[in-house]
Formats: sequence, structure tokens, C-alpha cells
Amino acid sequence: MAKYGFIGTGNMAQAMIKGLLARQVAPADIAVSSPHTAAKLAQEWGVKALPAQQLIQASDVVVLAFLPNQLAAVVNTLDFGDKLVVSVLAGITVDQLVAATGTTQVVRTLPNINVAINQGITAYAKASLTAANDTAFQAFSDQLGQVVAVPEAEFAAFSAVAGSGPAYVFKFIDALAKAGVENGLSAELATAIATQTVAGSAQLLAVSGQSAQAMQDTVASPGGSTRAGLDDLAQQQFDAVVAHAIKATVNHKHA
Ligand SMILES: NC(=O)C1=CN([C@@H]2O[C@H](COP(=O)(O)OP(=O)(O)OC[C@H]3O[C@@H](n4cnc5c(N)ncnc54)[C@H](OP(=O)(O)O)[C@@H]3O)[C@@H](O)[C@H]2O)C=CC1
Ligand SMILES: O=C(O)[C@@H]1CCC=N1
Repeated sequence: MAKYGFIGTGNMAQAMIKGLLARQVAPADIAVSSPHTAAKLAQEWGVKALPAQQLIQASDVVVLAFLPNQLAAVVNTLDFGDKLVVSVLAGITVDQLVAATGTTQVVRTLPNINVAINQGITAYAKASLTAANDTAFQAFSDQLGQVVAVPEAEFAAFSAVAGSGPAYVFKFIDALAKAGVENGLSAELATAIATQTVAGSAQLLAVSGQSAQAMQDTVASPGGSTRAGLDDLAQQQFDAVVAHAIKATVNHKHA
């Protein structure tokens, strides 16, 4: 069994670890390193908390999962040897990773939080890997969900739509549920039905073979209530509001 090490143990690392554990990776094959949370994860999840250099020695795949602006400070004193280094640091390029870590065995990825249930969509761009590290990356990424090679120039757009996207979907579910409450539903029921409606709609769209635009028309009966709502969304510039937020996300400078 491959051994995985996570430097940085926040929301993204924890989502990835959950995904690995769900695929029967043994907790003993996962090491974690961070100033505060690693010890707690070791206690609660049975993974091993190690100082970063020892974690590198003990791992086949080393995941960098701290904040992008911490890259130099965290890796400065570390020797990665020829270990596979997988970064999830938004905005940090392959060249920057190679320069900071001193190894070419790096893969830049941009996952999303849905890796926690092996349903992520993750972009990757890699330097030239050894055959062993290439295989190790494939085995690792198979556990995350879907994985797509993306040119680095497209990473910011990918990050906005797929990386940040879950937050925007949660925001939509929250707004849908709140609107349900305003119209007489209990908060519990409104949240449950908004969540299931988004989950079911995404699954239906994925298997439908139709566009998201066309699927709207399968819900909107002629002259019915959905058309009234869609017309109102159009009048309120819904697409433009979303596009504006995505532009703000794409334009953000990470480090
Ligand atoms: N959250 C998401 O959905 C996504 C996040 N990412 C990327 O993942 C990375 C982490 O983001 P996220 O998990 O959201 O952030 P969090 O704030 O949840 O986690 C940051 C982690 O960095 C750790 N850390 C701080 N200093 C050090 C150090 N010196 N050595 C090791 N670890 C350190 C913290 O440790 P401690 O807890 O012990 O203080 C914490 O576990 C970012 O680079 C982000 O761009 C990419 C795609 C999606
Ligand atoms: O918010 C962030 O910066 C990271 C990148 C994509 C999702 N979370």
C-alpha cells in the first residue's frame, strides 16, 4: 500500500484524507504535519502526526496543503529527495513549485472539497515525472474522483468554477432554503429539500445527455410557475451576477 503524507491539515487536507479512508486506505498509511491540527487528527482519525521532514521520509506521496503564501516558509528547510510532491496550492505554478521544493517530481493540482466523498473534480499539470511517480500520482488521483489535465493558463478559471464552485452551490442551496422558509416551510424541511433537489438535479443533468439550458425547459411547463420564476431570474440578471462573482474569483491573487 502506498503511504501518503499531508503537510497542512486544514479543510482540503481533511477532505482528501476522508476520501482516502473511504477507499480503505489504512489510517496508519497516512501521515500529517501541521502546527496545531495534526496532533488532533492523529488522536481522532488514527493517522500519524510527524514533523515534516520525517513525514517526507515515511511517504510515497507528499501533499502540500497549506496556504499558498506559506510555500517558501514551509518548504525552505525540507529535502524532498525524489518523492512525489502533489500541491493543492491555488495559484502556485509548476515552475514555482519546482523552484521552491528543489525537485522536479511535482504535480500542481486544484481539487475541490467533494474529494471527501470521492466525487471531486481535480485539475492537474505536472513536470516530467519518473515512471514510478507517474504511477503513484495516478493511483492517488484515482481516489479523488474525476481528474483532468488542464493547461496552467486555465487553472484560475478551473479553480473559480470547480474549486470555489462548491461554495457557490452551498450558497445557492442556502438561498433556496431561506426562500422556502420565507414562504412557509420549516427551516429543517427547506434545507433538506433544497439539498436533495440540487443533488438530484446535478445527477439527472449528468446522465441526461442534454444541456443545462435545455433541461430548464423540461421543468418549465408551458405557461407554468417555473417559467414565471425563470423569467424573474432573467430579469434580475442572474447569469450576470454569477459571471461577476466568477470574474472576482478568477482575478483574485493568491500569493
Ligand atoms: N478549501 C478548498 O476547498 C480548497 C483549497 N485549496 C487549497 O488548499 C490549501 C489549503 O486550504 P484550506 O484547507 O482551505 O485552508 P485551511 O486554513 O483550512 O488549512 C491551512 C492549513 O495549513 C496549515 N499550516 C499553517 N502553517 C503551517 C506550517 N508551517 N506547516 C504545515 N502546515 C501549516 C494549518 O495548520 P494548523 O491547522 O495546524 O494551524 C492548516 O491545517 C490552500 O493552498 C488552498 O489554495 C485548493 C482547492 C480547494
Ligand atoms: O478559496 C480558495 O482560495 C481556495 C481555492 C479554490 C477553493 N478554495
